[in-house]
Amino acid sequence: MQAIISVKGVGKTYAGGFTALKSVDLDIQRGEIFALLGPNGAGKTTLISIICGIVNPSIGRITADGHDIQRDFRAARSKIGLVPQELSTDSFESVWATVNFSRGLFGKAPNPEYIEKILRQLSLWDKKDSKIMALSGGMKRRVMIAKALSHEPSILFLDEPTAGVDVELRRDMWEMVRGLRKSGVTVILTTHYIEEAEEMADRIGVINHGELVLVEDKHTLMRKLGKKQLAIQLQNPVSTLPESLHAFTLEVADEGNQLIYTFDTQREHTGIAELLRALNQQGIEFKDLHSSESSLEEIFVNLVHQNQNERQLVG
Ligand SMILES: Nc1ncnc2c1ncn2[C@@H]1O[C@H](COP(=O)(O)OP(=O)(O)OP(=O)(O)O)[C@@H](O)[C@H]1O
Repeated sequence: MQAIISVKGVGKTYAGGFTALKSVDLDIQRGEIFALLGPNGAGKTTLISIICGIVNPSIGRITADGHDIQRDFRAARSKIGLVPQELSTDSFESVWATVNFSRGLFGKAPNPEYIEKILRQLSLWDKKDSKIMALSGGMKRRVMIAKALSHEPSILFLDEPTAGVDVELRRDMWEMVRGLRKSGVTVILTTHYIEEAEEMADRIGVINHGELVLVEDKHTLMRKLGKKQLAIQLQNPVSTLPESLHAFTLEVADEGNQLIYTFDTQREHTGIAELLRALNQQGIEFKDLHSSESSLEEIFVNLVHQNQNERQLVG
């Protein structure tokens, strides 16, 4: 299947000489939700801004829905809706006027039925005549999304869509983004909330120091890089581990009342049976077992640290 967005060898060095992106290659598939994760200053907004034609790349080539974003800017841009990080909607205009105006900017003929549909989808219909400055922050954010969708784009970029939004609204947003995907829109979002990526994304890209360090299907990523842990609650505390247990990746926790066994989720053989047998042989009794899987957050932090360490070794 042809990618809806194709990024090839894209780099950006800003006027002051700072390189924010180094040769990024990325394909976004039609109809997916793609989450771009990375620490502050990693280059997420730079990459999005380049794809949306707001920032010029220093090198590389991008197509959006088949159009080169530099040579064929208008056609490419008309396929894209962008919800920027900062809200810039403190206007005296009504919701209805603002969203229709945005559509007009793309040279599209008025289509009140379509605008009504998106306002309803975003639970903004009963606010259509309200002045934007009188709306709550969450509603303003929805207006930004309505504006971005006003010209019927096939690709929607959401830069930090739920920053500073309360939990309930965040869940509403997620629901709404899923609805958009169902209607055929491809969604690319950046986020600092790993939970958001874990909840929403089909695929995840991790960007760090201007490099795309990983792109992976979310479930594959969690399976590949995730670790499982087994917490063993002991009957009686231990101070040190006997020699025969040194072969296991065990940690003593909770002042000797707990052993934590970490194992690889990819390995078919977990080693749990051997460990329990070895504990038995040593006369170490346990009263409870509890297993847990590492979250995307742990995987992400590990990845970013690993990348940092590698950089230090090279540098
Ligand atoms: N116009 C500019 N001129 C010079 N440097 C810039 C410019 N815009 C961004 N940068 C730098 O490029 C780097 C990447 O910034 P960018 O905004 O893309 O990061 P980000 O991953 O979106 O960060 P955040 O999560 O904080 O939004 C940062 O170090 C930033 O200071």
